[in-house]
Amino acid sequence: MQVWQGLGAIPSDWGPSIVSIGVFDGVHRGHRAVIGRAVARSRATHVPAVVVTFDPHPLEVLRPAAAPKALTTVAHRAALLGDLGVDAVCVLHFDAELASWSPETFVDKVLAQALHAADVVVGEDFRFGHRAAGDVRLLAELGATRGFAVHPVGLVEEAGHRWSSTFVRDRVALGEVEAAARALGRPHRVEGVVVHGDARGRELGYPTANLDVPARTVVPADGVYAGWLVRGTPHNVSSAGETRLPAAISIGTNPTFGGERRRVEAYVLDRTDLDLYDEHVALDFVARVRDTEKFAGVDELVAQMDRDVEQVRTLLR
Ligand SMILES: Cc1cc2nc3c(=O)[nH]c(=O)nc-3n(C[C@H](O)[C@H](O)[C@H](O)COP(=O)(O)O)c2cc1C
Ligand SMILES: Nc1ncnc2c1ncn2[C@@H]1O[C@H](COP(=O)(O)OP(=O)(O)O)[C@@H](O)[C@H]1O
Repeated sequence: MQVWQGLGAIPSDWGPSIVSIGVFDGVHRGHRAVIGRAVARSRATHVPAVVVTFDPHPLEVLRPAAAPKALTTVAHRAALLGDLGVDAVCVLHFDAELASWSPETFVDKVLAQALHAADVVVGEDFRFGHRAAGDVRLLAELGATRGFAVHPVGLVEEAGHRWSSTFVRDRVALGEVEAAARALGRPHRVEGVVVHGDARGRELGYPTANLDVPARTVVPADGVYAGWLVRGTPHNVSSAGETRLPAAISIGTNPTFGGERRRVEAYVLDRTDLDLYDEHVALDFVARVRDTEKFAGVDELVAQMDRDVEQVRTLLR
């Protein structure tokens, strides 16, 4: 798969494309339905599937106060799209200029001139162009004179919940990582570089990798979780090359020690030999184990951590 930063990065001899457009933050099951349609069409017609996405999230430019935190980094999004069979991802830098393009300008510059769109696959609620003036109907009208067909995809629901990035963000923020995983079709992931903590973990018998998590990341509620520490990210072509290690994850201020900063840390089960400092790693959240507690002392905390680790082992089996 190819990743293009901006329209200028598209090869000059690029031919026709099946195009899908959206932020696709999370690449959740609703997004997968849209991308799946584009990839199926691509396989049937032998025309490559291209996803056009935006970075930063358009709301960060249009209404910063209302901008959501991100479920996925751009590199992770691209890798997930690659896993779905997309041939190329074009990342458009969303800024005031792009936001000012009328629906016609957007269609001409991006779909017609840059990508030679043959088919455009979007969610039925897709909006585009200045002040979100364009909808699926206008897109189809513009396509009729520019040689592309529009395929709207119905929104996916289950048990009354529409799969949406907002739904997933809310579940993660409440610590409901199992519900988030069902909507995503995989565990929610938090990424960061491993930094030094308080050098206490080894003494407790549980060294933990402390992640420096970028602001604007959707971090699960304080608590203890079962999950995976993933090495070999970022990658932005596919998830191939990742290795997963079983982990007991703690999020919280470590109240037993009167900590103030919120930590995101993970103990890799049965390992003491790892050196993860300065490495970019990911944590995949599989299940919630319990709330964070303030223990009377170190012995009580360690006794509970022993039980946590056994529970994590069972949950990941
Ligand atoms: C599985 C697990 C459960 C934890 N549970 C708690 C807890 O309930 N309360 C708490 O204060 N700290 C908890 N911690 C965090 C420890 O206090 C922390 O890992 C320890 O202080 C080491 O910190 P350091 O990595 O900064 O050296 C937990 C850590 C792990 C790995
Ligand atoms: N099983 C393990 N899980 C996580 N980190 C480990 C493990 N074994 C060794 N390490 C290393 O030890 C470091 C954590 O040691 P620790 O004593 O908790 O100190 P600090 O939290 O101050 O970094 C991790 O960043 C990692 O490099």
